[in-house]
Amino acid sequence: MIVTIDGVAASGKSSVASGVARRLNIPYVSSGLLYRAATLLALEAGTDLGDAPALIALLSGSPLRLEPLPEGNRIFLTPVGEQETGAERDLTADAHTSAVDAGVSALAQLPELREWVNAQLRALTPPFVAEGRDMGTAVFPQAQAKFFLTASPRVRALRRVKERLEDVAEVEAALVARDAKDKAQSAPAADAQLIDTSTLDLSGVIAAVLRGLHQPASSDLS
Ligand SMILES: Nc1ncnc2c1ncn2[C@@H]1O[C@H](COP(=O)(O)OP(=O)(O)OP(=O)(O)O)[C@@H](O)[C@H]1O
Ligand SMILES: Nc1ccn([C@@H]2O[C@H](COP(=O)(O)O)[C@@H](O)[C@H]2O)c(=O)n1
Repeated sequence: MIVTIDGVAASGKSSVASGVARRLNIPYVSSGLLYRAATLLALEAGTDLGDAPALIALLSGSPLRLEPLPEGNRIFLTPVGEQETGAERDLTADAHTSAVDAGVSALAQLPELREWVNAQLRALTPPFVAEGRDMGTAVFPQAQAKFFLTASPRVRALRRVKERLEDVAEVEAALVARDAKDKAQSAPAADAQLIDTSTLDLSGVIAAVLRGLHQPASSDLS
Protein backbone atom coordinates (compact mmCIF):
# COMPACT_ATOMS: atom_id res chain seq x y z
CA MET A 1 0.00 0.00 0.00
CA ILE A 2 1.14 3.54 -0.78
CA VAL A 3 -0.59 6.56 0.82
CA THR A 4 0.40 10.03 -0.45
CA ILE A 5 0.17 13.26 1.55
CA ASP A 6 0.98 16.36 -0.48
CA GLY A 7 0.43 19.99 0.37
CA VAL A 8 1.73 23.52 0.64
CA ALA A 9 4.75 24.49 2.76
CA ALA A 10 4.38 23.93 6.51
CA SER A 11 0.84 22.59 6.11
CA GLY A 12 1.73 19.70 8.43
CA LYS A 13 2.70 17.09 5.84
CA SER A 14 5.54 15.47 7.78
CA SER A 15 3.78 15.61 11.17
CA VAL A 16 0.59 14.15 9.71
CA ALA A 17 2.47 11.55 7.63
CA SER A 18 4.34 10.46 10.74
CA GLY A 19 1.12 10.17 12.78
CA VAL A 20 -0.64 8.19 10.07
CA ALA A 21 2.41 5.97 9.50
CA ARG A 22 2.66 5.19 13.21
CA ARG A 23 -1.03 4.26 13.33
CA LEU A 24 -0.60 2.00 10.28
CA ASN A 25 2.74 0.69 11.58
CA ILE A 26 4.52 1.47 8.30
CA PRO A 27 7.31 3.97 7.43
CA TYR A 28 6.75 7.41 6.03
CA VAL A 29 8.98 8.94 3.39
CA SER A 30 9.85 12.65 3.28
CA SER A 31 10.60 13.57 -0.33
CA GLY A 32 11.34 17.16 0.72
CA LEU A 33 14.24 15.95 2.84
CA LEU A 34 16.03 14.74 -0.30
CA TYR A 35 15.57 18.14 -1.97
CA ARG A 36 16.67 19.84 1.24
CA ALA A 37 19.81 17.70 1.66
CA ALA A 38 20.82 18.33 -1.97
CA THR A 39 20.35 22.07 -1.41
CA LEU A 40 22.39 22.00 1.80
CA LEU A 41 25.29 20.22 0.08
CA ALA A 42 25.17 22.69 -2.81
CA LEU A 43 25.15 25.70 -0.48
CA GLU A 44 28.09 24.27 1.48
CA ALA A 45 30.03 23.51 -1.72
CA GLY A 46 29.22 26.87 -3.31
CA THR A 47 27.49 25.14 -6.23
CA ASP A 48 24.99 27.24 -8.23
CA LEU A 49 21.47 26.05 -7.33
CA GLY A 50 20.46 26.42 -11.00
CA ASP A 51 23.38 24.46 -12.50
CA ALA A 52 21.94 20.96 -12.99
CA PRO A 53 25.11 19.23 -14.32
CA ALA A 54 27.22 20.63 -11.46
CA LEU A 55 24.59 19.62 -8.90
CA ILE A 56 24.31 16.07 -10.28
CA ALA A 57 28.12 15.78 -10.25
CA LEU A 58 28.21 16.97 -6.65
CA LEU A 59 25.50 14.53 -5.58
CA SER A 60 27.10 11.62 -7.45
CA GLY A 61 30.15 12.04 -5.24
CA SER A 62 28.11 12.51 -2.05
CA PRO A 63 26.30 9.28 -1.13
CA LEU A 64 23.11 10.09 0.80
CA ARG A 65 21.05 7.64 2.83
CA LEU A 66 17.42 8.43 3.71
CA GLU A 67 16.18 6.71 6.87
CA PRO A 68 12.37 6.64 6.51
CA LEU A 69 11.24 5.72 10.03
CA PRO A 70 7.58 6.19 11.11
CA GLU A 71 8.55 8.60 13.91
CA GLY A 72 10.66 10.85 11.69
CA ASN A 73 12.94 10.82 8.65
CA ARG A 74 16.67 11.42 8.85
CA ILE A 75 19.22 11.85 6.09
CA PHE A 76 22.88 10.92 6.28
CA LEU A 77 25.92 11.70 4.13
CA THR A 78 29.01 9.55 3.80
CA PRO A 79 31.70 12.26 3.49
CA VAL A 80 34.49 11.95 0.90
CA GLY A 81 37.24 9.71 2.32
CA GLU A 82 34.92 8.01 4.84
CA GLN A 83 33.64 5.20 2.58
CA GLU A 84 36.05 2.76 4.24
CA THR A 85 35.16 3.71 7.83
CA GLY A 86 31.40 3.97 7.19
CA ALA A 87 31.30 7.18 9.27
CA GLU A 88 28.24 9.26 8.39
CA ARG A 89 27.19 12.88 8.94
CA ASP A 90 23.56 13.45 9.95
CA LEU A 91 22.34 16.32 7.72
CA THR A 92 18.76 16.39 9.04
CA ALA A 93 18.90 19.44 11.31
CA ASP A 94 21.05 21.49 8.93
CA ALA A 95 18.58 20.75 6.13
CA HIS A 96 15.79 22.56 8.04
CA THR A 97 17.21 26.08 8.21
CA SER A 98 15.83 29.29 6.68
CA ALA A 99 18.80 29.35 4.26
CA VAL A 100 17.81 25.95 2.87
CA ASP A 101 14.11 26.99 2.83
CA ALA A 102 15.09 30.02 0.71
CA GLY A 103 17.20 28.06 -1.81
CA VAL A 104 15.50 24.71 -2.18
CA SER A 105 12.81 25.73 -4.68
CA ALA A 106 15.41 26.82 -7.26
CA LEU A 107 17.04 23.39 -7.20
CA ALA A 108 13.67 21.59 -7.07
CA GLN A 109 12.52 23.14 -10.34
CA LEU A 110 15.31 21.42 -12.30
CA PRO A 111 14.01 18.28 -14.13
CA GLU A 112 17.36 16.49 -13.62
CA LEU A 113 17.14 17.03 -9.85
CA ARG A 114 13.51 15.91 -9.75
CA GLU A 115 14.49 12.72 -11.58
CA TRP A 116 17.37 12.19 -9.09
CA VAL A 117 14.89 12.38 -6.19
CA ASN A 118 12.13 10.41 -7.90
CA ALA A 119 14.42 7.51 -8.79
CA GLN A 120 15.32 7.10 -5.11
CA LEU A 121 11.66 7.25 -4.06
CA ARG A 122 10.49 4.74 -6.67
CA ALA A 123 13.22 2.31 -5.53
CA LEU A 124 11.61 2.06 -2.07
CA THR A 125 9.56 -1.01 -1.22
CA PRO A 126 5.93 -0.38 -0.14
CA PRO A 127 4.08 -0.15 2.17
CA PHE A 128 4.75 3.50 3.12
CA VAL A 129 3.22 6.96 3.43
CA ALA A 130 4.97 9.39 1.03
CA GLU A 131 4.77 13.14 1.64
CA GLY A 132 5.76 16.09 -0.51
CA ARG A 133 4.30 18.07 -3.38
CA ASP A 134 3.91 15.63 -6.29
CA MET A 135 3.71 12.25 -4.55
CA GLY A 136 0.13 11.64 -5.71
CA THR A 137 0.67 13.05 -9.20
CA ALA A 138 4.11 12.50 -10.77
CA VAL A 139 5.76 9.99 -8.44
CA PHE A 140 3.11 7.55 -7.17
CA PRO A 141 0.01 8.07 -9.36
CA GLN A 142 -0.93 4.47 -8.52
CA ALA A 143 -1.23 5.21 -4.76
CA GLN A 144 -4.23 3.64 -3.03
CA ALA A 145 -5.15 6.84 -1.13
CA LYS A 146 -4.12 10.46 -1.74
CA PHE A 147 -4.47 13.55 0.45
CA PHE A 148 -3.65 17.23 -0.06
CA LEU A 149 -3.20 19.52 2.97
CA THR A 150 -3.71 23.27 3.04
CA ALA A 151 -3.92 25.91 5.77
CA SER A 152 -3.91 29.69 5.66
CA PRO A 153 -0.45 31.29 5.43
CA ARG A 154 -0.91 33.01 8.82
CA VAL A 155 -1.84 29.75 10.58
CA ARG A 156 1.16 28.00 9.03
CA ALA A 157 3.49 30.83 10.02
CA LEU A 158 2.19 30.82 13.60
CA ARG A 159 2.83 27.08 13.82
CA ARG A 160 6.33 27.43 12.36
CA VAL A 161 7.48 30.19 14.75
CA LYS A 162 6.82 27.80 17.61
CA GLU A 163 9.66 25.68 16.15
CA ARG A 164 11.99 28.52 15.14
CA LEU A 165 12.27 31.86 16.94
CA GLU A 166 11.55 34.09 13.94
CA ASP A 167 9.23 36.97 13.06
CA VAL A 168 5.71 35.77 12.13
CA ALA A 169 5.25 38.22 9.25
CA GLU A 170 8.63 37.31 7.75
CA VAL A 171 7.93 33.59 8.07
CA GLU A 172 4.50 34.06 6.47
CA ALA A 173 6.01 36.00 3.56
CA ALA A 174 8.68 33.31 3.08
CA LEU A 175 6.04 30.53 3.06
CA VAL A 176 3.92 32.37 0.48
CA ALA A 177 7.03 32.96 -1.66
CA ARG A 178 8.04 29.27 -1.42
CA ASP A 179 4.49 28.15 -2.36
CA ALA A 180 4.69 30.38 -5.45
CA LYS A 181 8.07 28.98 -6.51
CA ASP A 182 6.84 25.39 -5.94
CA LYS A 183 3.54 25.93 -7.78
CA ALA A 184 4.50 23.95 -10.90
CA GLN A 185 4.85 20.66 -9.00
CA SER A 186 2.23 21.34 -6.32
CA ALA A 187 -1.16 20.79 -7.97
CA PRO A 188 -3.35 18.32 -6.04
CA ALA A 189 -4.02 15.01 -7.76
CA ALA A 190 -7.49 14.87 -9.30
CA ASP A 191 -8.27 11.95 -6.98
CA ALA A 192 -6.78 13.51 -3.82
CA GLN A 193 -8.91 14.25 -0.75
CA LEU A 194 -8.44 17.89 0.29
CA ILE A 195 -8.05 18.78 3.98
CA ASP A 196 -7.93 22.40 5.16
CA THR A 197 -6.10 22.04 8.48
CA SER A 198 -6.48 25.70 9.54
CA THR A 199 -8.98 24.92 12.28
CA LEU A 200 -7.90 21.36 13.09
CA ASP A 201 -5.29 20.26 15.59
CA LEU A 202 -2.72 17.64 14.59
CA SER A 203 -4.67 14.70 15.99
CA GLY A 204 -7.77 15.97 14.14
CA VAL A 205 -5.93 15.97 10.82
CA ILE A 206 -4.46 12.52 11.42
CA ALA A 207 -7.95 11.22 12.28
CA ALA A 208 -9.35 12.80 9.08
CA VAL A 209 -6.68 11.05 6.99
CA LEU A 210 -7.30 7.71 8.71
CA ARG A 211 -11.05 8.09 8.04
CA GLY A 212 -10.26 9.12 4.47
CA LEU A 213 -8.41 5.86 3.81
CA HIS A 214 -11.87 4.30 3.52
CA GLN A 215 -13.57 7.19 1.63
CA PRO A 216 -14.05 7.53 -2.09
CA ALA A 217 -11.49 9.80 -3.75
CA SER A 218 -11.94 13.52 -4.48
CA SER A 219 -13.94 14.35 -1.35
CA ASP A 220 -13.35 17.50 0.69
CA LEU A 221 -12.67 16.47 4.30
CA SER A 222 -12.24 19.95 5.82
N1 LIG B 1 -3.02 20.67 12.53
C1 LIG B 1 -2.01 21.20 13.21
N2 LIG B 1 -2.24 21.91 14.32
C2 LIG B 1 -1.24 22.49 14.99
N3 LIG B 1 0.06 22.42 14.64
C3 LIG B 1 0.35 21.71 13.55
C4 LIG B 1 -0.66 21.07 12.77
N4 LIG B 1 -0.06 20.46 11.73
C5 LIG B 1 1.26 20.71 11.84
N5 LIG B 1 1.50 21.45 12.93
C6 LIG B 1 2.79 21.99 13.34
O1 LIG B 1 3.16 22.87 12.27
C7 LIG B 1 4.56 22.82 12.07
C8 LIG B 1 4.82 22.46 10.60
O2 LIG B 1 4.43 21.12 10.41
P1 LIG B 1 5.27 20.14 9.48
O3 LIG B 1 6.74 20.37 9.67
O4 LIG B 1 4.74 18.78 9.70
O5 LIG B 1 4.84 20.70 8.06
P2 LIG B 1 5.41 20.35 6.62
O6 LIG B 1 4.27 20.55 5.68
O7 LIG B 1 6.05 19.02 6.63
O8 LIG B 1 6.50 21.50 6.48
P3 LIG B 1 7.58 21.78 5.32
O9 LIG B 1 6.81 21.94 4.05
O10 LIG B 1 8.27 23.06 5.66
O11 LIG B 1 8.52 20.60 5.33
C9 LIG B 1 5.11 21.80 13.07
O12 LIG B 1 5.54 22.50 14.21
C10 LIG B 1 3.89 20.97 13.42
O13 LIG B 1 3.96 20.42 14.72
N1 LIG C 1 7.77 16.33 -3.67
C1 LIG C 1 8.46 17.44 -3.41
C2 LIG C 1 8.93 17.72 -2.14
C3 LIG C 1 9.64 18.84 -1.93
N2 LIG C 1 9.92 19.68 -2.95
C4 LIG C 1 10.80 20.82 -2.79
O1 LIG C 1 11.53 20.72 -1.57
C5 LIG C 1 11.22 21.81 -0.71
C6 LIG C 1 11.23 21.36 0.72
O2 LIG C 1 10.16 20.45 0.91
P1 LIG C 1 9.38 20.34 2.31
O3 LIG C 1 8.30 19.35 2.05
O4 LIG C 1 10.36 19.90 3.31
O5 LIG C 1 8.83 21.68 2.58
C7 LIG C 1 9.90 22.39 -1.23
O6 LIG C 1 9.76 23.77 -0.93
C8 LIG C 1 10.04 22.14 -2.73
O7 LIG C 1 10.83 23.14 -3.33
C9 LIG C 1 9.43 19.40 -4.20
O8 LIG C 1 9.64 20.18 -5.16
N3 LIG C 1 8.71 18.28 -4.42
